[in-house]
Amino acid sequence: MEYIKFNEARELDLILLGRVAIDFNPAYNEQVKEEFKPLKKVHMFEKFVGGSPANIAVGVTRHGMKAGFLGKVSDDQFGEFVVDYFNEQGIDTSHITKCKNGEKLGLTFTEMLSSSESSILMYRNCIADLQLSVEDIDEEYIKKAKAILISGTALAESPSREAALKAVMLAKRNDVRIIFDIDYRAYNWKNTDELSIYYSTVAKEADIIMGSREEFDLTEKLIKPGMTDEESAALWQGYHAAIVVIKHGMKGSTAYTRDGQSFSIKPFPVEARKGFGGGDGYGSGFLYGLYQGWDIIDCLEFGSAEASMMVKSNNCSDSLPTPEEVHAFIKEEKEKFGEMIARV
Ligand SMILES: Nc1ncnc2c1ncn2[C@@H]1O[C@H](COP(=O)(O)OP(=O)(O)O)[C@@H](O)[C@H]1O
Ligand SMILES: O=C(O)C[C@@H](O)[C@H](O)C(=O)COP(=O)(O)O
Repeated sequence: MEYIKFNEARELDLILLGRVAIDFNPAYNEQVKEEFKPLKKVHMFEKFVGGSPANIAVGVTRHGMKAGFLGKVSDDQFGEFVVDYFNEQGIDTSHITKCKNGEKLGLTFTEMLSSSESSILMYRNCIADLQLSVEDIDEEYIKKAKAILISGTALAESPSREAALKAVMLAKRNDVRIIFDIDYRAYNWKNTDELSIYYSTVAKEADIIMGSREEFDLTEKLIKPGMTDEESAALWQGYHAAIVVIKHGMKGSTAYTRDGQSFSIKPFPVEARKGFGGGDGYGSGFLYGLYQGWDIIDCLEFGSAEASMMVKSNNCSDSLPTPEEVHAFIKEEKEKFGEMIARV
C-alpha cells in the first residue's frame, strides 16, 4: 500500500532545512586509534560535517537521491568546508548562504566513554544556522522538490523559526510533502512551552513525523501530556500525517500508518562507538525505502540497519553507507543471527 505520494515530476527528491555544524570526534583510524576516554584526555580529533539535517542530506545522497540544502553557514573556512563537502557529495548548495555579521558554525565535540555512554560538548554562541531568515526561503526553489524535511532545531529561535514556518507554508501550497524530524537538542531551547508551541505547529502540517518518545512528549506538552504511542499517532494522523514514526532507542521503534496499521523494528545488535548518528542513519534509510515504494517494514529494517552501522562508526556523516553496503550488512547480520533478527 502506498501511504505517501510524491510529485514525480520534481527535480529534487528532498530539500533539507536547518542545522549544519562541524563535528570534532576523537580520532579513530588505522594510524591513530583513540580508545574510549573522557573528552579532556583526547589528544587528536577528526573533523566532519555534522548536524542532523546535514547528515541526512549526505545519507540520502549516498543512496542516489537528489537532495538540496537550505541553510546558513559562517563566512569562513568552516563554512567553505561544509559547502565543498556537500558539493563533493552531489548535494545542491545553491541555497546555502553565508552569514553577514560574523556568526559562526556550531562546533560539536563528541565524548565517547564506552559503547553505551557518549555525550556532546557544543559551542553554539552567535550561531550561524539559526540566522536563516524568511528572505532565504525562495518559493521557486521549494517548488522544485518532492518533499522538504524540517529539522526541529530550526524552530528554536528567530529568524530561523519564521524561515522554517515559511518553508512549511510554501511547501503546503506547492504539493511538496512535509517531513518533520523533531530533532530535539536541549541546548537550543529556552523553555519547553515554546518548544511545544512550535513543534506542534509544524507537526500539524507534516505528512511524516519522526521522533523519539521523549520528542513526542515535548511536542504534545501543551496539547495533551502523557499520551501513549497509539494516541500520539492518532492525534497527528487527525491532522495530516500519513506516517508517524516513534523511536524508543534500544527498545526499537514503530511506524504508525494512517490506515490504522503499525510496524515495529528493533536495532541490529552492534558494538556502538557513540549514540549519535543513529537517528540520521535511521532517517536516511527509512526515507530511501519510502521513495522506492517499499513496504513500511522493509523501510524500517533498512533504517534500523543504517542506524546500527552509524552508531558503530566514528562519525555521523562521512561513514553513511550506500544502499549496497546496507543490504550487505543486513544479509550478514541475518546469516549470523537469523532472518528475524530485527523484525518484531
Ligand atoms: N547502541 C546501539 N546499537 C544499535 N543501534 C542503535 C544503538 N543506539 C541507537 N541505535 C539505533 O539508532 C536509532 C536512533 O537512535 P535514537 O537514540 O533513538 O535517536 P537519535 O540518534 O536521533 O537521538 C535507534 O532507533 C536504533 O535503531
Ligand atoms: O549536532 C548534534 O547534535 C550532534 C552531532 O554530532 C551529530 O552530527 C548529529 O546531529 C547526530 O544526530 P542524531 O543522528 O540525531 O544523533
